[in-house]
Amino acid sequence: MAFPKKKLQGLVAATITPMTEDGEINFSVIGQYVDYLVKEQGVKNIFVNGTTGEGLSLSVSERRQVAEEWVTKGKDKLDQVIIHVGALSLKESQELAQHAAEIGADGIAVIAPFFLKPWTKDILINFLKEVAAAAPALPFYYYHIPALTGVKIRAEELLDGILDKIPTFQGLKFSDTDLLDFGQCVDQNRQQQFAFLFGVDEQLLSALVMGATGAVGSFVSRDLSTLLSN
Ligand SMILES: CC(=O)N[C@@H]([C@@H](O)[C@H](O)[C@H](O)CO)[C@@H](O)CC(=O)C(=O)O
Repeated sequence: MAFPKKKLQGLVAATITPMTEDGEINFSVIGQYVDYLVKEQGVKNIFVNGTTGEGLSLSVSERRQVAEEWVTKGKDKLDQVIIHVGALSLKESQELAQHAAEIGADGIAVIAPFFLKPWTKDILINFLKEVAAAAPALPFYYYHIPALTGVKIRAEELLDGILDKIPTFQGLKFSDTDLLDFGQCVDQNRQQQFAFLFGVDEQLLSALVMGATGAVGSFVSRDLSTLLSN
């Protein structure tokens, strides 16, 4: 996929990972899932292996297979497939990023490492930079979700000068209720054309007022999709 490409905007569905009753991934329904999103809900962008998809509870091998299946089944139907490749291990994260590029995904997203946590912006940026560098042709999104990672570095602080460190940076997936931080991210980066994707469904309307360019959510519907495409 060539970079830069079309900006990611509007409604992005955070997909669940379908499982069988015995705890295996149910690959057989992913094709139907794509059709359901596109035809029934009017959604053509997806976010795979994120929180809703329980990516961090899957093995690396499972994450690779899930990503591949969504890209394959979404071909010529979906506009963009973004793969969450965050992991505690930098090497695993890089492997997943590289894999996302190889299978033709449209972008990657990464959360902050959440066990031994980065305690400064520079440490976090250095981690993200190393992952982004493993897929230099893919748009990169930072997935800010402090309630789950415990990494409280404000997104606004992180974005300051980010393109100097991560040239493929394309936007922010902001899953936090701190609307002041979100508003400052939007306000202070107006020149950059970043995607500002809001991730707390309950506060989406407020975030749209503040300049969100789209949303990544577990709740999707045709009405929401229409609202966000206007
Ligand atoms: C923590 C979480 O799962 N957040 C959801 C929301 O859609 C969330 O389910 C919703 O706001 C309900 O609380 C999305 O932001 C999920 C998401 O983007 C993801 O799966 O990565």
